[in-house]
Amino acid sequence: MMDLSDQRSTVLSDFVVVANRLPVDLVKRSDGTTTWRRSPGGLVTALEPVLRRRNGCWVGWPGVPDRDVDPFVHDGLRVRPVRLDAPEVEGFYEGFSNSTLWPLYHDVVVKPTFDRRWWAVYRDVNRRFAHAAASAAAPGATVWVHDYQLQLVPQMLRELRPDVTIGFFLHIPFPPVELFAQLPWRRNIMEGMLGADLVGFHLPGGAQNFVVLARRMLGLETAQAGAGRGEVRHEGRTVRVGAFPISIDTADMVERARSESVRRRAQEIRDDLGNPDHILLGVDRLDYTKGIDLRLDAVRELYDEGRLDPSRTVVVQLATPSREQVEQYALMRNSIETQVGRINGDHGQLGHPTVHYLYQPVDRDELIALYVAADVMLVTPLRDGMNLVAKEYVACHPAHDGALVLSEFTGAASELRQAYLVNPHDLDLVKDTIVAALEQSAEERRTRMAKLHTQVTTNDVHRWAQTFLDTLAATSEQAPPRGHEDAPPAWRIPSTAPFSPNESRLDVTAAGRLPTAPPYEPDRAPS
Ligand SMILES: Nc1nc2c(ncn2[C@@H]2O[C@H](COP(=O)(O)OP(=O)(O)O)[C@@H](O)[C@H]2O)c(=O)[nH]1
Ligand SMILES: O=P(O)(O)OC[C@H]1O[C@H](O[C@H]2O[C@H](CO)[C@@H](O)[C@H](O)[C@H]2O)[C@H](O)[C@@H](O)[C@@H]1O
Repeated sequence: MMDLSDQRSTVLSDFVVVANRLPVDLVKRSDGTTTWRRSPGGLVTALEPVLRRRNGCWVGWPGVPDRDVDPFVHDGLRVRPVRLDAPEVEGFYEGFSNSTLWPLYHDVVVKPTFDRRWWAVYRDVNRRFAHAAASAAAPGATVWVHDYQLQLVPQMLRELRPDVTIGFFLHIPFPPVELFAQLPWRRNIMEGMLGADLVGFHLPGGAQNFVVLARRMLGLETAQAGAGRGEVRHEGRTVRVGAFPISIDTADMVERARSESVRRRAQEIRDDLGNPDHILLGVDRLDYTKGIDLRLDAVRELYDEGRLDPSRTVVVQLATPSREQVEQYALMRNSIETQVGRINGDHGQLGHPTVHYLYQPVDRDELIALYVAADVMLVTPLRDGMNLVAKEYVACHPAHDGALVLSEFTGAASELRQAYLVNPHDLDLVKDTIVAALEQSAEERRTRMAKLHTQVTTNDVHRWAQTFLDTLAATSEQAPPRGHEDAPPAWRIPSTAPFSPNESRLDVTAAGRLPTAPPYEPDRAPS
């Protein structure tokens, strides 16, 4: 157990969030001075309003190597930076996190690299985060650890601070057994996560994969309670497991989307684009999981075939720079920019490109104005833990106009069932669905959008955090999982040995075509 007596000079917090990313990145201006800029990605979007409400402290990396930054308050948020040296950024962030775990957990859409040196750095950096969290937490505090970069932190933190309650939430998909089993350090990762009192996933499928692995691979006693809830007995403790689909600060989004300034800007955007009949919009970090290339293929063919008229329908693709030092990201950027160039070469006119492409972040209100201006939102990832962009677009259309084309392989698809759902690998289906989203009656689109809007309004990020933290609080009282207080002991499943990766293959059904077949749910928990 860590001695807290030397921590008296620093403020200790009852609620600590630990994530690789701080809400802000340290960036260098052209004159050599530095400033703080909002960090990319949905984790920050989601956690920022949560922490703001709870007056906690955020432990994370400031986004640049080799910088010692003292704890500070940024825009009302208490922040504790963790230093990473350049070789650590390479081995921990670009390497193990984003070239091993990220592709492995996203269905191996590119081949993961298994490098023993990266693993050693990952472990060391996780230990540093655990120490930073241990130093920030008040006696008996709640510490909420986030995401795949920090899967060893719960166990390490428990060793340092057995007095704190530890939650862990994974923001990306948790893979099925046969994929996870490829990882040479699979036991260490599982044991790391099992250091938490509650392990959360977006979807029941991820929660169930985790429980199955704990039983089959580690031989632990587990219990499954349906709807993605379960328990694992580990080192004399009960670790709860559950599905908690993340969301957005919907009320804030709706308010901004309704503001006079954003609506004016949305109209200006339309004017700047030449007042087309239709604006199709994509907003993504430039990541190979996001399916930007697939959607560009679809729109190119639609223009080529004359099913879309380039003088009446334009595409805006906002691609936020991401993980630029990782080779696959650089390759993807090149290929996307080649695709954009080709479409514009074939179908654009002087002063009127068909695809308006930005490789730069824009400020929040500009992004919201783009959402408001867009007639159809294209969200076509090959795999995505949740995808907050889809929910943000829906929130920005409180009058129920607009249409959302959404990949079945996003977490969001399991909630946004009235979107125009597509299998992004099925190019003809994507094309037909884009056309359907443009051509279906306004009434049909409005009905869909109204239901989607109710979904994101009811299930916002505050509800997500409250549900997770309430469940976490209940675990420290050693209560049985919520809703299963009376469950008979029969749902406890004893461990089975030996481990075989093939035993729990997901039952994969063919994707259905819109609009007749019910949409496939890749993340439905295996039975
Ligand atoms: N302000 C701003 N936010 C952006 C930009 N591009 C993406 N985002 C935000 O980044 C988040 C992306 O989250 P998500 O769709 O879950 O995907 P992720 O990037 O994999 O986390 C959303 O909240 C977007 O609004 C941008 O250019 N500017
Ligand atoms: O920190 P980066 O390497 O720049 O990447 C940005 C974030 O990307 C991932 O976001 C995920 O979290 C979202 C919110 O739960 C979810 O909607 C999305 O599907 C995920 O991809 C990553 O998980 C974060 O750790 C990164 O900060």
